[in-house]
Amino acid sequence: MRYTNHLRNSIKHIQKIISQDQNVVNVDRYRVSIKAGNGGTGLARYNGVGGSGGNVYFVTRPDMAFTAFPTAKAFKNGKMVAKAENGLPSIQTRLNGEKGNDLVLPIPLGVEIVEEERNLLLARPHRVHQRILIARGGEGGHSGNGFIPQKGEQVVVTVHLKLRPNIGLVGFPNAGKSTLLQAFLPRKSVKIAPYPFTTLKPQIGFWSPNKVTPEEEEPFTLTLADLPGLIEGASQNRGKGYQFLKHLEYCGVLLLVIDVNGFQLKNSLGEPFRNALETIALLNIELESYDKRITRKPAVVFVNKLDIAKDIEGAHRLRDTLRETNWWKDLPKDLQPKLPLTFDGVVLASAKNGDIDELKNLLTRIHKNSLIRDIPEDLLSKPTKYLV
Ligand SMILES: Nc1nc2c(ncn2[C@@H]2O[C@H](COP(=O)(O)OP(=O)(O)OP(=O)(O)O)[C@@H](O)[C@H]2O)c(=O)[nH]1
Ligand SMILES: [Mg+2]
Repeated sequence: MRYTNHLRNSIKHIQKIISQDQNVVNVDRYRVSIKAGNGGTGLARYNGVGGSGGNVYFVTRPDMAFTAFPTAKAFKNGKMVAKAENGLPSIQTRLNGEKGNDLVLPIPLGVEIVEEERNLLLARPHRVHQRILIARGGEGGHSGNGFIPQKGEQVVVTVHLKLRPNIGLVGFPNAGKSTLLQAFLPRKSVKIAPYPFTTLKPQIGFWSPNKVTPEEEEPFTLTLADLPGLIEGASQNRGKGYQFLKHLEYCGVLLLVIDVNGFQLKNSLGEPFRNALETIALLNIELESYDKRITRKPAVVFVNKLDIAKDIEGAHRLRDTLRETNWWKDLPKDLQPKLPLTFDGVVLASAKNGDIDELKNLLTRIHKNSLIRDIPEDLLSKPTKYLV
């Protein structure tokens, strides 16, 4: 069995990130206002050159937790504002004005730095002690610019943490995602409640399958990420779940958790009732509108709450339908995904009853077949969209 370095590192990485918070990821982005130093004025009469302003850099630090980012000395009074020094002006006694000091902000490995205004990925540093120029200091005044100094660059960036779970749970609110996570982790306590939007922050669990025989291969651990529920129209900014989809960008397998009886946000006329198949199609649509590459990941459907299914035969028919590649074909046009997921498995069960052996076996099999694979090269290229 392949137990890749990437998998090993990704587990370590996630364990490190959440070590202070057990398994809830409370913060997954920081917004920082950055200003490089202005150049100093030149001195025309003596052809004096003003000092250039300091640059602002990010430098990756090994073993740094994401939550340590705002504790950098540069952030005075807890404000997320970072400024490099201005260059000094040229004066008669010192014609070459002194350069302003650079500012270096430590960041953890693997974060993504996005420029807010243009929604542009500036860097995704993976090497230790990597130095990234974020804002360039202004040139000092000199004869070439009429002795008028330049201003330092200013930029607002968001530093994003993106989880790299092996398995990412995605579903409508109240479908039983957290109940499923709990079923994998009987010794932990996961918050579960009979109303939508119970989970507000991503949470991670680590699960290791039991060995069947002692001589079985190397043991492995899979990380599962439970994310806040998505609702219809999430990509048009409805609900909060959409902003957490970034955590699926690097996940290995999508695990769609569906209520077998369907979903309705409220018992109001405005909110349509959606049956189980429709909820799957709607999740597919939200995923593809976030980032179409996500739809190429291996996916599994967990049709939950079988213990209270109103139509058991219908649930079995749903499973058969989902096993076909064109499972979406009988849906109304507006519910048909443009980039339909294909499912590596469909499981009908009840998370509440801890009835998840079939799912565990399926995920183990997918893992052993190395479908939970390294991040494909093209996913390392620029993502199509950021949510800042
Ligand atoms: N009968 C039954 N109830 C279930 C099952 N799984 C979950 N539930 C119930 O469904 C409700 C919602 O479960 P959660 O696990 O909180 O759902 P969630 O998908 O995490 O919801 P959000 O965090 O709001 O997105 C709770 O009352 C659970 O007890 C199941 O298999 N059978
Ligand atoms: Mg939940």
